[in-house]
Amino acid sequence: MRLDGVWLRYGWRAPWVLRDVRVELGPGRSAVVLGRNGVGKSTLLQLAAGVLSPTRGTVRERPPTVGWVPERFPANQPYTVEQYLTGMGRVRGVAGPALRPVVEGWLARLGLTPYRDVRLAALSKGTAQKVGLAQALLRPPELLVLDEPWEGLDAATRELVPELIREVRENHGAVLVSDHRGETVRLPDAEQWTVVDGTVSVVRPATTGAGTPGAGEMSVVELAVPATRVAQVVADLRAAGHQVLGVRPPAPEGGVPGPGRGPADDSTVPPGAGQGPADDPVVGPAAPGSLVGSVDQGGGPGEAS
Ligand SMILES: Nc1ncnc2c1ncn2[C@@H]1O[C@H](COP(=O)(O)OP(=O)(O)OP(=O)(O)O)[C@@H](O)[C@H]1O
Repeated sequence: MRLDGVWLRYGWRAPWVLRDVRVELGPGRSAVVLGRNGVGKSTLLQLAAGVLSPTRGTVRERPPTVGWVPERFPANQPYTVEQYLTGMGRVRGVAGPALRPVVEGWLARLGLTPYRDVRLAALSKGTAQKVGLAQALLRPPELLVLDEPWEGLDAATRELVPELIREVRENHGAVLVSDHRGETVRLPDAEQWTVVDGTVSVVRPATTGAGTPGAGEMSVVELAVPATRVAQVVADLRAAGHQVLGVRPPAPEGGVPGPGRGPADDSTVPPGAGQGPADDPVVGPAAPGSLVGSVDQGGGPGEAS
């Protein structure tokens, strides 16, 4: 799938959201779309999925089977979960006797079996998101596009998302995913597509990411930031290509991290230190927090994150 000189704006006199975007994603590959709120991540994903058409330029080689999971599942439909998935399975060409086991399989895997007879409109946001995931996977997608797939999901299903992505890739599908929660730290081998001012820059995993083969030595840097700015600082660091490993709650006395976490005036700690939160990053606590990020060892003082 390739976006070839794609421009998009939402109206004749509206500002351009995306300008001359040129990106491609081949079979078996994955990319994470990063950037500030409102910069155009969802727009890019919708173009890739075929939900939106470019104002100028072309989307080429989009495969026939696309799984699209929007940020908010449109639950205002008069079907039960089972009726909806069965209908979507038919739409996607899962025919005859194969359809029932496929639907049953996804109901079970995503913990939806108890909700099979519940109408979509009565589901919680998280359960509706799971139905959104299931419908996209009824037929193995050649391109899976996930807009903030972790939003509203329970912990068990959040853990499942990287596994589902890996399965699609192993099946030679491509995966495009946006994320502002920091969950994509679980996808270390994905490309990073960063949207800034309407353009998209691509960083391949061979040149970024802690622990990525060939990435060069990484350092871990700790920062203390005001609670109200945590989410924005995390987004800014990611947009700049840094990897945020986690966010910790404040030290008991408040303010900067306490002893054992590195003195505040010497924020560089050995590689690997402070990586505990990487397994379960929590972004945006309600109180002051400290960030743990990583930078390439070669970065100058101004690049520390
Ligand atoms: N249907 C629409 N009609 C008009 N403007 C839109 C529409 N959808 C998005 N926009 C505008 O396009 C810009 C990009 O929006 P988009 O949703 O793609 O950003 P985003 O990076 O996904 O944001 P977020 O992180 O908040 O989800 C924003 O200024 C938004 O207001």
